Order: sequence, then structure tokens, then C-alpha cells
Amino acid sequence: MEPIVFTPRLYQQRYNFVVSYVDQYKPKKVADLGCSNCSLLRRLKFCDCIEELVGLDIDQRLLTDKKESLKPLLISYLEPKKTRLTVSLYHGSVTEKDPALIGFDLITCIELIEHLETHDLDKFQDTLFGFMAPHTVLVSTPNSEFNVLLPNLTGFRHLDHKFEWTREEFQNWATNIAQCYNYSVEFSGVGEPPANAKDVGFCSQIGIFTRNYTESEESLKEKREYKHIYKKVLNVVYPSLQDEKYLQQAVLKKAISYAYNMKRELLRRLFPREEEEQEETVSIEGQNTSWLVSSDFSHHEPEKPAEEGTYIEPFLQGSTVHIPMEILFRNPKVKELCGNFQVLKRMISEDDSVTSDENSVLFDVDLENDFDITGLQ
Ligand SMILES: C[S@@+](CC[C@H](N)C(=O)[O-])C[C@H]1O[C@@H](n2cnc3c(N)ncnc32)[C@H](O)[C@@H]1O
Ligand SMILES: [Mg+2]
Repeated sequence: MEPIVFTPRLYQQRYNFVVSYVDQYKPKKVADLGCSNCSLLRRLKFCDCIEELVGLDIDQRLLTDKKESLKPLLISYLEPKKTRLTVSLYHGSVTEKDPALIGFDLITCIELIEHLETHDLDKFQDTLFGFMAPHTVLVSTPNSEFNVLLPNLTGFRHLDHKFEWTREEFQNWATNIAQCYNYSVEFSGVGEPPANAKDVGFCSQIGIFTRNYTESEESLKEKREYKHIYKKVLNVVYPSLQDEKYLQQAVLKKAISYAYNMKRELLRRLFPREEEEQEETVSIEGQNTSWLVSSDFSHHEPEKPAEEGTYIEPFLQGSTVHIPMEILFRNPKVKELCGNFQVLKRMISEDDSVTSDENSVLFDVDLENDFDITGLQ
């Protein structure tokens, strides 16, 4: 029998299933039970909707080894997300009740249940559906009917599996739970069988449980009072635009590079290099060329005064280029980040790396050396 090759790999298809669910339903609080080497968590941390991401596993060594991989990368500091993301890892058992896992929108259990002994499975289902009671649960487990297609397989797919269920067995288990804990359940899967063996079903079967009720504040309050028994292995808050420090960095990066480009454009227009001047003249032949400003910089005045003392065009005064803040606020990204003009003004004026007066960002220009204003260059 030919070995079956899944593309993408089967485990990736399971993760893709979860990520597609997250993309579609945008849960904010997500936990992965039996998170193992944290591979799924590493993918989920890029989902912008998630604000709290938690992993739980009974294997402490694995969590300790992998926790570094969940810390923010340099890019997270350079491009902070809009929402604040907290990532935590806990060492503990899915059979134990701990308030750290209540109030979640989504809890995933990917290839976990078949690793639990029957008495632990009973405790687990009460902990998950009765205590944690998230809005949605995704459970994946092997479909034993698919095993006939796996060459050389004797027994279970993994040495640590305590059972492998047919579709009927899994669906009976899931339907009973749904009834008992007031959830609805639907079934799906990943790992398509080959065309000539469609009747065996997916290689991994998946149950999607959705809670039918809204949990009361009173019930949540009661659960919050349970003793904490999981051991925290990691708790890290990602940089985000919710933090003033990172918001200011992002605003400055956008606003100052925009201001810098305007400065360059203004100087290019005031002091065109010979070849550029010719190019510009050729390209706009037959059109009005009066904007090609004279290089007599000392007499260059701002074009349109807005209110008294405020100018809405960049201008050169002496050897300083003024880029009025109103112009910076016209940049859509700057506007989106700041929300209002006063925030932009405050962020720019508070930062020591930017020279500004009340109304403008200022750039000093070395006119003699950088531009041919004397005709000697
Ligand atoms: C097959 S691995 C699943 C890995 C991961 N979910 C994935 O899809 O890549 C099963 C994981 O469940 C964990 N596990 C087993 N029993 C557990 C328990 N009682 N509580 C928490 N985790 C448990 C194991 O340590 C292991 O990391
Ligand atoms: Mg397994």
C-alpha cells in the first residue's frame, strides 16, 4: 500500500482549521489545552483579534524549553500591534479546575483526548465544559476508520494513545457532552481520504462545540474564587499601540518620515539640480511652469497662510525648513494613529529627538554645502 502524503502536512491542516476559525469568528481570549511544543500558539499569536492567549500542558520540561519562542520578536517592537496581546503558559493538568481558564471565547484541544485515561477523560470533560465553559471548543482526535489506509500500522497511531475512536464513537461522546453541558456540536475534519476510499472519513475528526447560554456574572465570580493550582511558566505582554510609549514611537516614525519627504520635495523644487530642471521642463512642456520656484531662497514665502501665525504649506525661512503640523495630520496613517490633532502635537513636542516649535517640525539645512546656491558647486 502506498503511504499517504498530506499536503499541507496533517498537523498543519489541523492548525489551519483553528486559524481559519479564529479569522472568521475573531475570538479575543483563546486557550490551547495540551499545547505541547507551542506550535499552534506560535501561529495564533499573529492573529490580530486575539488579546489573551494561553497554553496549558502537563509536560513542564517541554513548556520551559519552548517558552522563549513565545516571547515578542524584534519585529513586534518595530511594528507594535493595535491591540494588547498577553501570552501565558501554565504547567498543569486539563483535569484540574483553575480560574486562569475561565471566561474564554475559544478553547482548542488538538489531539489531546486520546492521550487521557478514561477516568481523566471524565474529569477533563467536566473541567472543560462545566468549569472553563468557553463560548466555543474545538476538539480533534484520530478517526480510527482511516487507519486501514495507513500502511504497516498495527495498534494505535501513537504509543501513548489510550484509545482511537470511529466517527460514531466520537460523535456519541460529543453529543452526550453537548446535551449534558448545554452546548451544540457539529462535526468536521481534516486530512481528506483518497478518492477511492471516501467512505472512511477524514484522518483527523473534529468536533465544534458552541455554548447555548450566556454565563452569569455570579457564576464567573464564584469560579474566580477557586484556588489557583496551575504553575505559571510564562506571562508576557506584547508591545502595542495601547501603550503610550509605542504609540508615540509609531507616530513619530510615520510623521517624521513624511515630514522628511516633504522637506526633500520642497528643497528639490526650490533648488532643482540642472539635469532635474531640464527633465521637469521637458516632461511638462506646454504646461504652466511657474511653480518652478526661483532659487532665491531668502525671499521664499509660504504660499498660503491659514490663520494668523500658522502656515499650511512647508516653507523655508533662513536655513530652516518648517513643516507645519497640520500637514502631518493630513497623512491618513498619522491621523489614524493619533485620533486628534492635539495628540500629534503633544507627541511631537514631547520627543527630544525631534526639533519643533509650537506649530511645525523644523529641519536645519546646510544650504551652502548641500545646494548650489552660490553657483560654485
Ligand atoms: C499529541 S500531543 C498534542 C500536541 C498539540 N496539541 C498539537 O496538536 O501539536 C498531546 C499533548 O497533551 C499533553 N497532555 C497529556 N495529558 C495531559 C493532561 N492531563 N493535561 C495537560 N496536558 C496533557 C501532552 O503532554 C502532550 O503535549
Ligand atoms: Mg495523539
